[in-house]
Amino acid sequence: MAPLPFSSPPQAILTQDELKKIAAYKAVEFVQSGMVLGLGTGSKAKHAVTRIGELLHQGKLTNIIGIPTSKMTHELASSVGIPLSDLDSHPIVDLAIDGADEVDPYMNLVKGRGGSLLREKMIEGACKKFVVIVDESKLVEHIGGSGLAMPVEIVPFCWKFTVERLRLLFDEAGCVARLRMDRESGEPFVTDNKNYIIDLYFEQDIGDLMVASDAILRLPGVVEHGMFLGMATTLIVAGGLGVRVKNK
Ligand SMILES: O=C[C@H](O)[C@H](O)[C@H](O)COP(=O)(O)O
Repeated sequence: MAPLPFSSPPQAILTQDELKKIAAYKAVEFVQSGMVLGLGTGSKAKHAVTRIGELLHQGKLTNIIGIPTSKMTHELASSVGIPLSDLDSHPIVDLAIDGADEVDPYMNLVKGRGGSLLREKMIEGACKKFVVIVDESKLVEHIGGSGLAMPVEIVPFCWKFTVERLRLLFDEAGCVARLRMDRESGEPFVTDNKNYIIDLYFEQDIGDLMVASDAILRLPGVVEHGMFLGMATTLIVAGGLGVRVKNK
């Protein structure tokens, strides 16, 4: 009998977390010594922050300054030895690395499902290069069309009034607006900035994103929303077939 042809070794099946780690490590390849870095928040950013800490420890990166986008990232970055600062002292950020909850084909993002969006938007808006890490499940055709939450950060003062104003704004898109609750305490979820989060859910497309963004930001009581439009410069997508990098 003729010998069987060699087959390539079976590909190891990677867990979601391993995929996230691979993508995060890829993002960290953009980091150079001497940079001021925006440090994102969430499961993917966590791997990137930890990796930067490792490279500093090994002397492969030096003279890095990190600007954390949340209290959680501040704690993690301190624990892995990244020297930290803020936008007041370092208003220009060389590079930021962060995850996202949705990404459309134009690299517009939804962020904030983990509760961090205001500090992320301030810091990532101040950076020269913004590298976003996602897995394939986060890729969407239309922002806001996934049926999942579009977070909006609002002041707690008369929050019910603001919720209704937000809902009415997108009435034609079948919007449902809900105050986010903290699962553990059963109380409203409070952001690092002591605000509340309203999650918007749409039945239909919300149309022009810039128009939607301006309309949300014009409402008194709104602090910021989770649409990050035109901000990402590089997208790293982790999937079953490996890691893809897309530049703007
Ligand atoms: O509020 C959370 C942040 O915007 C996160 O960056 C975003 O939710 C993505 O998080 P993850 O990397 O855990 O999917």
